Amino acid sequence: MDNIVEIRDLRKTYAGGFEALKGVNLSIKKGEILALLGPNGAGKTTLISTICGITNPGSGSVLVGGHDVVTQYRDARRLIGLVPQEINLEPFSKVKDTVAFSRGLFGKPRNPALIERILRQLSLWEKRDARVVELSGGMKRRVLIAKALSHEPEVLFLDEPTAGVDVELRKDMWDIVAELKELGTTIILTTHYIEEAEAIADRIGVISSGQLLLVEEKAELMARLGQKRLQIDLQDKLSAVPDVLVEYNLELVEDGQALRYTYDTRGERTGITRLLGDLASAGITLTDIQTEQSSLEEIFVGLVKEGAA
Ligand SMILES: Nc1ncnc2c1ncn2[C@@H]1O[C@H](COP(=O)(O)OP(=O)(O)OP(=O)(O)O)[C@@H](O)[C@H]1O
Repeated sequence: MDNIVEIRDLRKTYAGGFEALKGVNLSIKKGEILALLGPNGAGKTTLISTICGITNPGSGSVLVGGHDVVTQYRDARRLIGLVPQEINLEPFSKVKDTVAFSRGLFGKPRNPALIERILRQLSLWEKRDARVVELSGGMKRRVLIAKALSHEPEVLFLDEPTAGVDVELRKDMWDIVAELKELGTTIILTTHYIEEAEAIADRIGVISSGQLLLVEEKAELMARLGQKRLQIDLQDKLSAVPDVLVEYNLELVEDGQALRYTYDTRGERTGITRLLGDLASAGITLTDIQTEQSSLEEIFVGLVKEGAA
């Protein structure tokens, strides 16, 4: 089986009547890094909590490693490591004991060599005898990851692993995630930082108002949905866009030395050939042209707007 998680028509309505998940379908492939990207309140935490068996689904099904998260909770949960959004550690426990204890909670036998490997991997070995209260915020987040890995899960969920952390620590987290993937762990992370999804994910799911708007390979998503910009460098400066070119909505940039044309790569026709012909007819000489892909950020904002409409 290539999919480690299978979610079918998952719905969740909270007690007050609020529908937080509106029929989510999602298959998560073994060994991939999937980023669930969405604005505040989109339903990301609800989705993760339901997969991890912390929140009950209203209807639909979630299988982890083929085990139903409701009826076969223990078997499913054994395969899952969860790094929660909030830091919820026992302040006066030693780092090593905290991590070893988590393993015990899953009924796994003691394994000091494994705990050492995890602590080393997360650069926590030097701090193994420190109490949690003595650690920096970044180290505490690493301890959360170490705890989540202590029972050797196959799939690791990170709920906003870099919310409120500084740029350096964010980069550290990305490195850790990349290393874990190398070791074969499947990783699902939620984020509202587009650059985070762009930097580390293999696939990106966009979630908004309880709906999964799409899930796609990062590269494909950018290629399929992206708008592109064509910059046309001019031999002679223009003071205004000539009237004959008005239909192209060109922008005059670089102090009149270049024209910028935005086109949709999804369109059947980009209009480029015609534009270049019309430029020549207007007597405009080009010195260079470049294209530029729009960022994931622009794609995302466009999608969420469409989803809300
Ligand atoms: N226990 C609850 N009872 C009622 N409504 C809830 C509960 N938990 C979450 N919600 C609502 O469900 C919606 C989705 O919340 P959720 O925490 O899943 O979003 P999120 O995408 O993780 O947001 P954020 O990025 O802010 O963490 C929100 O409107 C939230 O207010």
